Amino acid sequence: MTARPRDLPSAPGAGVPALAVSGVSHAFGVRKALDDVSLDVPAGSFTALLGPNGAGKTTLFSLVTRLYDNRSGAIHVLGSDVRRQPAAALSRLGVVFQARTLDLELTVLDNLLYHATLHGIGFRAGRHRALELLAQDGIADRASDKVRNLSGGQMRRVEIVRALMHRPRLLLLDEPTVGLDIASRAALVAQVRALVAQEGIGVLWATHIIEEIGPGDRVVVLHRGRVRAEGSYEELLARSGGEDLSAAFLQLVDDAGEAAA
Ligand SMILES: Nc1ncnc2c1ncn2[C@@H]1O[C@H](COP(=O)(O)OP(=O)(O)OP(=O)(O)O)[C@@H](O)[C@H]1O
Repeated sequence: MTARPRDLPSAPGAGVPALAVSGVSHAFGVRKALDDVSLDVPAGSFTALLGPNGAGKTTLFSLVTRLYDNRSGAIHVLGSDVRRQPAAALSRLGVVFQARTLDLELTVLDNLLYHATLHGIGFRAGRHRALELLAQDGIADRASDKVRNLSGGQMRRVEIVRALMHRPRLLLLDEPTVGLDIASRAALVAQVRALVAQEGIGVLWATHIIEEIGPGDRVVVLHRGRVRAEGSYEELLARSGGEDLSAAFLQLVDDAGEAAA
């Protein structure tokens, strides 16, 4: 059973979703990558964005992070419109991209401090925050090591720590476990679930690996640029009448079945 966030003091804007996407479409030339996509990531939820290759997951992340401009629909981060209030929206957002983006020649700590500086966090406060997060994650002993000398799983954990340096309330992770072995994958999922439970942060976890999703999670199924289903893990199972999420997922992305229907 997935842990739920413990009671947190209600903050201004409590009840506002960490992420709200409404009616968003995006095309690359004639190819439609996203078609009228709407979804929510409630604060304090682990929401899996489940979709096969080419579903549109990375395109959606690129729109939320403003790499691409959303010309249709609206995207709000903690109530701030990413188009009209980009500074407010992006300052509350942490991102772990699919491609690795740490500087391999810098130490773990220097990578974190560099990111802190970009967010206007002073050296002392940045160092304190970095060491605190590394300790929470059990990798404080690697702070002075060059990133080049870490394993793939440790690099990913450092990237998550980096994404948390400025205390975001929404964390986006784009297929973060790609290339990791089973144990590292499980450790990474556990690290992020702990954040949801302890800090009430909203998480959008893009993946095509069904085993990463568990009871208590929210699931959004994306396929060929469209949301095929959204709800709790349990609701998706009940809807499909299946015993496991794999069967439910295969039904939802079955184009042949859809065409026949
Ligand atoms: N820059 C681009 N130019 C043209 N087409 C693109 C571009 N980026 C993505 N696409 C297309 O948009 C669709 C969605 O791609 P996207 O990368 O968002 O999917 P994804 O769900 O992240 O896939 P994956 O799991 O393989 O990373 C695909 O058909 C892809 O080929």
